[in-house]
Amino acid sequence: MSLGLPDGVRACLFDLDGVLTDTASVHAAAWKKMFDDYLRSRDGDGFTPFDIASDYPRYVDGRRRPDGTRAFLESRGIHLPDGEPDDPPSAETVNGLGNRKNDLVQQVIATEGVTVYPGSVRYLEAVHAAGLRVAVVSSSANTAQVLQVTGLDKYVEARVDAQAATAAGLAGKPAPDTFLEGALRLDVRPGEAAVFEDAIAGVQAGHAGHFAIVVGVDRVGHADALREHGADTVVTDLEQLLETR
Ligand SMILES: O=P(O)(O)OC[C@H]1O[C@@H](O)[C@H](O)[C@@H](O)[C@@H]1O
Repeated sequence: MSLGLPDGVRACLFDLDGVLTDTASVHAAAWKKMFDDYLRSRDGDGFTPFDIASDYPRYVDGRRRPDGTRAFLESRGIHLPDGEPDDPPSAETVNGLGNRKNDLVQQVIATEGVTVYPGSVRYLEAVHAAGLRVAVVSSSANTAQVLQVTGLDKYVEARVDAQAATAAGLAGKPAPDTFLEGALRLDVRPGEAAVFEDAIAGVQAGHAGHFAIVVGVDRVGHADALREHGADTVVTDLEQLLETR
């Protein structure tokens, strides 16, 4: 079966949230609730809410949690100290606010579970059958848990998540470093690897890393923006790649 990828591709580097699992919307909703509660506490009921359509892709989607928290707050002229990664959710720091948001994400995962895109599973099966290697490259610190609760971990040979990136001192997306690390861990050159991403910061990272192809995955109607920021092709579901040739 054709995978819709250039000849010579030996490995696939998948983003997780929004590419393999329907969790980008969970993150977006949690960001909105956390930021809106925080902005209301600062500015009262006249606060300007976090806009999922514009603020989410521009400041937080695809980025590590503290990077996204900081970038959005700065867009509103709010400068908070970073604090420490284990700051309690009550702390008025970048990490404290990020941890408030993570509590909301964890609550949804625990109560509602995680939905996997069926087309992505079919694509993973085809990739596996074709003998290509697979890494997941995600900015989320919840990557291991999401892969495990969904059973997707059986397809994944290498995982570069927020913890791995921090431990290795790698710059987060939109820098290409985490995708390059994924290729390295699978023992392939960037020109032999395909990147799959739904976030603007993610396609920028793929483009900057000079991979064989950057596949943009458009779940929210932003195909043009994905192309403008580095996607070589855009699909609305990975299964479409199986039908391209
Ligand atoms: O808060 P987490 O689970 O570490 O995730 C950080 C980010 O991970 C990315 O994968 C998502 O696109 C973002 O929406 C999310 O905020």
